[in-house]
Amino acid sequence: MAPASSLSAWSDLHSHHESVGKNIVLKDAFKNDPKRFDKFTRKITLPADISSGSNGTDIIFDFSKNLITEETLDKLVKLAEEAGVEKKRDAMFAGGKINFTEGRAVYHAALRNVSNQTMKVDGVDVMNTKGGVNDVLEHMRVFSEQVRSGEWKGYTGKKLTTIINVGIGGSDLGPVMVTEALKHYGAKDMTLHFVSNIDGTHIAEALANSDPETTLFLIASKTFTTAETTTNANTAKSWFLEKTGGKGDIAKHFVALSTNESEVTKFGIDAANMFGFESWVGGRYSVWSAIGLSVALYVGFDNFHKFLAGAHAMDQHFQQAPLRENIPAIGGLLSVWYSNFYGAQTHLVAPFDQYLHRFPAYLQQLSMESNGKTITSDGSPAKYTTGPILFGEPCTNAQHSFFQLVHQGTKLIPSDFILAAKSHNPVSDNLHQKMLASNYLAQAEALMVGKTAEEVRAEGNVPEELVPHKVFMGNRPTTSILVGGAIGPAELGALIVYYEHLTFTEGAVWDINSFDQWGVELGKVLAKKILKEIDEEGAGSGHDSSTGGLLGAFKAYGGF
Ligand SMILES: O=P(O)(O)OC[C@H]1O[C@@H](O)[C@H](O)[C@@H](O)[C@@H]1O
Repeated sequence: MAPASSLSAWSDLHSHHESVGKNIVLKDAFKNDPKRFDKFTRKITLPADISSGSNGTDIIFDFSKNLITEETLDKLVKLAEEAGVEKKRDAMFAGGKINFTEGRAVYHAALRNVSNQTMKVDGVDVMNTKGGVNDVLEHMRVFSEQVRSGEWKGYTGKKLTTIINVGIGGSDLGPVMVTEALKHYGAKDMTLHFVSNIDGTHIAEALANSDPETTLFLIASKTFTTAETTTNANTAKSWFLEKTGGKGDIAKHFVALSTNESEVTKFGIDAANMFGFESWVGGRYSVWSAIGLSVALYVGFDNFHKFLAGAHAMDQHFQQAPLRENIPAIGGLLSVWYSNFYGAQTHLVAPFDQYLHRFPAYLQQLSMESNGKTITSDGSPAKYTTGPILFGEPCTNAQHSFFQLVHQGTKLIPSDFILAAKSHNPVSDNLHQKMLASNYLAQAEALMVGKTAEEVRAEGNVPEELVPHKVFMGNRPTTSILVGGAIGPAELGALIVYYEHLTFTEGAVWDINSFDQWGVELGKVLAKKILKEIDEEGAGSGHDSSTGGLLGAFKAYGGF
C-alpha cells in the first residue's frame, strides 16, 4: 500500500483541519445540535447467553465529545477506504500473511472463533485440525476442570491451589490483566502469582509463601527462549526439586504454554503437559490462546469461553459493520485524526473501574508494540507520526494525580473513559458506584466545557492575579465507553478487541506492520554480551565511556 500522506484523503483532511477542525468548539457544537450525542454514539449488544446480566449487554461508545463534525467522519472514512483498511482487515480474517516482515498470518481471531467458522492458514483448517484451536481448547477445559475440582493432584495427593504463571510481555500482561479484571468470578481458594521480571525479587516473593505440594507452575512463553522466562522457570524448578527433596513430580506441577515443543521437552516438561498454539498468534494477542490457561483455571472454563465469545462478537462487528458504523474503526480513525492533524502524541485510557487497574498496562503493549514503528510497507520511513504513547491509570485515582496536566497542561491528550453501569460490589447502597459514575461524567464534561475567566470571576472572591491560573481552556476530546451492565468475561473480551482493532486500523492507515516487534531485539543482544562481561575481568570492551564506567562501578559496588 501507499504511505498515508500520499493519499488524497490525507491532503483533504489537512485542509479540513485548517478550515473546520481547528475551529470546532465542542460545547457550541452540542448547543447547536441537540442530536449530536445520537449522531456520534455507536452501540454493540452482546448476546444474552454470554452477557453478565440476564439480558444482552449493550456497550455504548460515545464519540460525540471528539473534535469532529459529520464531514470529518466522512473524510476519515474516505481515508480508511483509500488506505485499504477493509481490504487489510479482510486479508487478516482470511489468514493472509499480513505480518509481511515475518511472513506470518495474523490469526488470533481464530482463537475466539466460537461459532467455529472455517478459518484456514495455508489451506489448513486451523480450527479442526489435530492439535488445532478446538483441540487445545478441549485440553484447557479438561485440565482446568481437573485442577479446579481437585481431581488433578500434586505429588503428595493434595489439590493444587497456588498457580504461578511464569512469563513476560504478552505471556504475562494479558493473563494478569484478565485475572484481575475478572476477580469477581475467580476461585476463592486459589492464589495466583505472575512472575515476569528477571529481578530475582519477583520469583522470590512468589515462592516465599508457596507450598510445593500445592503449587502449579505455568511456564508461559510463545518461543520458550525468552531469557527472563527460562531463567525464572529454571529457578522455579530448582526450588521445587529442592523443597521436595527430589521427590516432587514435575509432570504434576509444571505445564508449558508454548509453540516450541522441542524447547519445552528440553526443559523437562512432558509434551503431554504442553498447551500449544501457532506462530500466527502474536505475543500481545495471545491471551485468547493457551497463554490464557491461568484465566481458565481461575475463573473456570465456562467463563473463559464467554470471554472468547465476547471477543468474537466484537470481531464480527469489526468484520461486518460499514466503516462509518464500525466502532473499532472509528476509534482508530480518531486516533489518526488527533495524531496526524492535531499533533497529539498521547492517548489516555482511564477505566473508572478498580478491577481494570491493569488494563492500561495491557493496552500499552498492544498499542505501542504494534504501532511504535517508523518504517512503512515499502521500507521507507513514515513522513508522519505513528503510534501514540498510551498511558493510563484507573479513576478516580488518576484524577488526584496526573489529571492536572490533562485539564490545564499544554498538550492535547485524547482520552477514553470506561465505566460499567453495574458494579460487582454495590456497597453502601451503591453510593460508591454513584460517586464513581458522577466522576466519569464530570471529567468528560469538565474537559470539554472548561471554565472561562469570566466564569472564574463570577464565582467571586478570586483575586485578579489568580484568575488565569483558575481558567480551564476546555475543548479537550474524550470518548466515553459505557458498559450497560457489569463487566463480566464477555464484556471484557469485547472491550479488549475494541482496542485490538482500533490499533489495527491505525496501523493499516499508517501503512506499517503492526505485527512484528524488531525494536525489542537490540537491547536483548547487548544485555547478553554485558552479562558475560560481568563475569569477566575488567569493565567490558567496546563500550562508550558511560556504559563502561557504569559497568565498572556496578561490579565494584556490587562485589562482582
Ligand atoms: O512469549 P515469549 O516468546 O516468551 O515472549 C514474550 C515477549 O517477549 C518480548 O520480547 C516480545 O517483545 C513480546 O512480544 C513477547 O510477548
